[in-house]
Amino acid sequence: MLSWLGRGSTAEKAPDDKEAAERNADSDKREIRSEPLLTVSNVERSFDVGSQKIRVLKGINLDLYPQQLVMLRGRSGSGKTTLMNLMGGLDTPTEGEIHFKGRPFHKWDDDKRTEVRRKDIGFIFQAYALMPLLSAYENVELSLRMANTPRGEWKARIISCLDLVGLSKRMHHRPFELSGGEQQRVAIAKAIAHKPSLLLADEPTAELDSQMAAQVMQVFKEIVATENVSICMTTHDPTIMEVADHVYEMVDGVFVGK
Ligand SMILES: Nc1ncnc2c1ncn2[C@@H]1O[C@H](COP(=O)(O)OP(=O)(O)OP(=O)(O)O)[C@@H](O)[C@H]1O
Repeated sequence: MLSWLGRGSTAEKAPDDKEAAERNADSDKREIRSEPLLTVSNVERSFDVGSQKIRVLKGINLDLYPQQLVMLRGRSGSGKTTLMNLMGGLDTPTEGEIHFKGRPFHKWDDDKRTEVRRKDIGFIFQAYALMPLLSAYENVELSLRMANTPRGEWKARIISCLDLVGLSKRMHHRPFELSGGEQQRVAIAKAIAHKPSLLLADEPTAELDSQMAAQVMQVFKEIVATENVSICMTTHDPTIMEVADHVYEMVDGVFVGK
């Protein structure tokens, strides 16, 4: 097990792990104190393929609280990405409701959801989605430009985000001059620069070796603690699930277990 792994996951908790139980109790207290940032209620998503209807999500319920880090695990094709797309307002459910900060995403048109997405949600993908000709600094700057952040705030925010991910010394490097782990950390800085409340990450460590994956997860932990962000990510890697406040196991479009 990696030494930096701090929090206990509810999915794989040893019964005698007192420390983990206390941490989960802390997490529960936080849940009771605060309103959820995002609620997913009885959500279904079907796709029409030719004359067939494919039911991908079959009744999903999930509450994500401020400063929580949750993970979705499940086999390829179980519906994790489909759910993340709904949580991030990239798609709307066939049935059920999604509220983000009380806003009814399931009823809103794409323009309204895009507006919220630009300001308040960050995305990280497996393949880092960086602009290859721009430096780390300029990549982060791009996200502030997109979010219409006042220009006077850019420099300090870019430096602080790159510092947070441990890359302030490499801010003028372009992606090809950085390792995979460093590129992913630039992608994280880019995704949080506009101060979103929600960060969605689809397999953010899939391309990384275990040491780089550990660094990325360490950064996630710091972001949750210092940036007031909630993170929902998908993963197949059991070693990093230790960091999660909660792990949702998805099988064929439903959550199984607790
Ligand atoms: N737009 C779409 N049209 C038709 N089928 C779709 C569409 N989007 C997803 N699906 C189907 O829904 C199922 C779930 O896909 P999804 O990408 O959500 O799974 P996943 O759990 O994220 O898998 P992976 O771990 O491989 O990324 C798959 O069978 C996929 O083919």
